[in-house]
Amino acid sequence: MSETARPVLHDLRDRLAADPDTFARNVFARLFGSAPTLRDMFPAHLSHLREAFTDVIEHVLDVLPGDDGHDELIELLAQLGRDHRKYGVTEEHYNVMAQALVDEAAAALGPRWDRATAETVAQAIMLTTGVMRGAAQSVPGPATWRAQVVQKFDINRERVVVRLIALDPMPQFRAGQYLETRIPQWPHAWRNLSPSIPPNDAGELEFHVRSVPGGHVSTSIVKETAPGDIWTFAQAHGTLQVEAGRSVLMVAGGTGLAPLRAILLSMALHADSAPTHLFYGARFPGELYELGMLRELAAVNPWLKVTAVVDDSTDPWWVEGAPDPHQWGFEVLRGRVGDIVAQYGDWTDRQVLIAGPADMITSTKLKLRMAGVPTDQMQHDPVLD
Ligand SMILES: NC(=O)C1=CN([C@@H]2O[C@H](COP(=O)(O)OP(=O)(O)OC[C@H]3O[C@@H](n4cnc5c(N)ncnc54)[C@H](O)[C@@H]3O)[C@@H](O)[C@H]2O)C=CC1
Repeated sequence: MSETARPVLHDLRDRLAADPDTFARNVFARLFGSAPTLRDMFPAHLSHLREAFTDVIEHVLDVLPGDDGHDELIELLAQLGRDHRKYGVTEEHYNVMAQALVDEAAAALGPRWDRATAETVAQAIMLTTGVMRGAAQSVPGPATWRAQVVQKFDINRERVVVRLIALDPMPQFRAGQYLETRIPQWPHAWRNLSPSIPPNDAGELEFHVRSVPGGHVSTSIVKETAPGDIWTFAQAHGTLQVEAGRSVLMVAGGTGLAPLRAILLSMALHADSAPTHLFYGARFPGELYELGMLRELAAVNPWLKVTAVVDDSTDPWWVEGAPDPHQWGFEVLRGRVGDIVAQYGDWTDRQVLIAGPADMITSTKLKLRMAGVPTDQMQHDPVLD
């Protein structure tokens, strides 16, 4: 961009940053004003979206006229373009959005808006939407694919297992990745769910879901999902994976076990998997619902060792009746899973994979770092909640 672009775009960035919500509200009002049918593509509540939207625009206005960070910006926009395929965004939608942005930028810049300013802003916006559009067009195959629920059963009152069979060809993804998922009860909401089994030719999928307090989608899955429901999937994300030939430490919290379980099942397909120690944490003994399955896996895969960890050693009344975890023959320790794992041994040469609640990931990382494990040896999915 030309030297004169920087002050214009940075001025716009500062005006936007002063009141991002109004900027976003106005852009969306312009967008829905010129193409009312677009409103149906968006969720009922737009506050999160407005926030994410202004974050991106601010970032573009910050980086684009500068000297650094262009490659990362292009990659970010390309990823956004690929992400937007699942909403059914078309060429025309990009044009309408670009016009709404230009018009709102004109309003925000007020008396500063002249021909040169308009050209600079339009160029920045065209570049942004152009990268998104180009990336979306370059992805082969359809934007979404479907699978049908064939079985659902309760693990306990707030956790379920859901099994599905793909109705469309399943795109390639790796064990340990998570999938953008939409359920029929919430047609505008996409959530990331980690399959608990590796992708396979039969198109089988399995998810372990806990109804998160205040989580509409997870609560609907636990309470309302039924065989016959059709779920829609879009892209696979996530970088959790095991590098062959190096010992592994896995730390799972609750249903965070799912992606690690999928990786363990795919490791079990190879005869020479590296020594792997899984720490499986739950709040109560009765919530260690996967120990039976892990017992079977460890019995035929001598490279796998499992340690169970519970916050409390006795079950509260609402968990009572669950099987005693000691029957599976694994050690069951008491404490926070991150604390226990860090005190347990020397993990400095291990590749470490962590999955579970956001706070558990953060605290486990911290404890392991304090125990000498380099951060770049630890993997986890983005900590979002
Ligand atoms: N790819 C991933 O990382 C995945 C993450 N999840 C997430 O895992 C979570 C599972 O929830 P639940 O089964 O209810 O787990 P939970 O609340 O029952 O906790 C399980 C374990 O995490 C530890 N933990 C919980 N909160 C902690 C904190 N603040 N600090 C330190 N340790 C803590 C507990 O001590 C226990 O060992 C959900 O938030 C879900 O979104 C689920 C699937 C995949």
